[in-house]
Amino acid sequence: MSSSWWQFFRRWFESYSQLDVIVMGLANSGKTSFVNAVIGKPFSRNSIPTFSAITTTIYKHINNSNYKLKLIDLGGQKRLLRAEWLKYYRSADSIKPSFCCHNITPFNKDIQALVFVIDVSDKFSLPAARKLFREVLFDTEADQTPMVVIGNKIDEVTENSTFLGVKLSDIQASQSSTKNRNFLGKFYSNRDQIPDYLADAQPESSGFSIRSSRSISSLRKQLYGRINIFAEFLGLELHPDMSISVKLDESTATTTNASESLQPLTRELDRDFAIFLTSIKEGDDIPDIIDWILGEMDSRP
Ligand SMILES: Nc1nc2c(ncn2[C@@H]2O[C@H](COP(=O)(O)OP(=O)(O)OP(=O)(O)O)[C@@H](O)[C@H]2O)c(=O)[nH]1
Ligand SMILES: [Mg+2]
Repeated sequence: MSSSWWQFFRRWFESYSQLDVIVMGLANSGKTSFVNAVIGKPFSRNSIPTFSAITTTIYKHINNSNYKLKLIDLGGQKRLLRAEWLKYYRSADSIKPSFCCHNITPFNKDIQALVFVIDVSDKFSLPAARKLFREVLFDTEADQTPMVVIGNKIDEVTENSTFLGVKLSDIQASQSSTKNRNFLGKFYSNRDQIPDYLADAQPESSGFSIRSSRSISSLRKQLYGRINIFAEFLGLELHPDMSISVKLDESTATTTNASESLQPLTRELDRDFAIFLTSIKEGDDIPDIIDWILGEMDSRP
């Protein structure tokens, strides 16, 4: 290759900002489906469990900027995820865990974002998902690593079922929805101005179906209702000023007065954080999730 061609390619590659993102969560939560959706592969019901870390690189050109996004799908199988994920997160160099693997791709030690996927339709795995989520949250807190939590598979949550233990009929009241997926909130982030975002949201185009007589503020309430339930389940508190606090270990709850209910201790979450309740299968929110992650890169020095 002539040197001018080489220089051209070098410049082209160097114009890309690289962003390494770990995608994690329990087995069967939808991590590989998420990565596939990002690269435009069709959704598959019969996806094969991932037994090693798989890196997928995509190039995005958004707002006159070039991005090289590396998604590292850490298989959710127990032996990999629980024992090894921190090594991936912290490792300086390529790590080849003891149990395998020739197909692990070395990656940059600087993980710039975490995507944590939870299957909200599977009540049996939810306690373990919550536990792992909180371990990851605390383990990465000091680095202030931006984090996106995806509450996945809302298409499986039907109107007659409960959502994280709450009867949907109690939270959606008179909302009219034509499709199951329409009744769950989309997105909360302590970085973006969500109240404005929701106020501006066009219910029909953003996947929500409401009676035209219903006001945006009641839509907003419903959205927050569902996001709040999910946040509460995760041990988080969402505040109107967009800050988020994390409830510390419930066992440390204290009471000052016998008549007061138990108040868990809380601490403000000092990192960019977003929650999506969505269906990766439907795929509608995938561009928003990627935008949020890339927006994170833009806002960093
Ligand atoms: N209904 C529904 N099913 C989904 C959705 N996302 C993923 N699935 C299904 O959930 C199953 C597991 O999806 P995967 O993406 O393989 O899960 P994973 O987290 O990569 O699992 P491991 O590789 O074992 O850690 C597959 O059958 C998917 O088709 C969704 O939004 N809705
Ligand atoms: Mg997988």
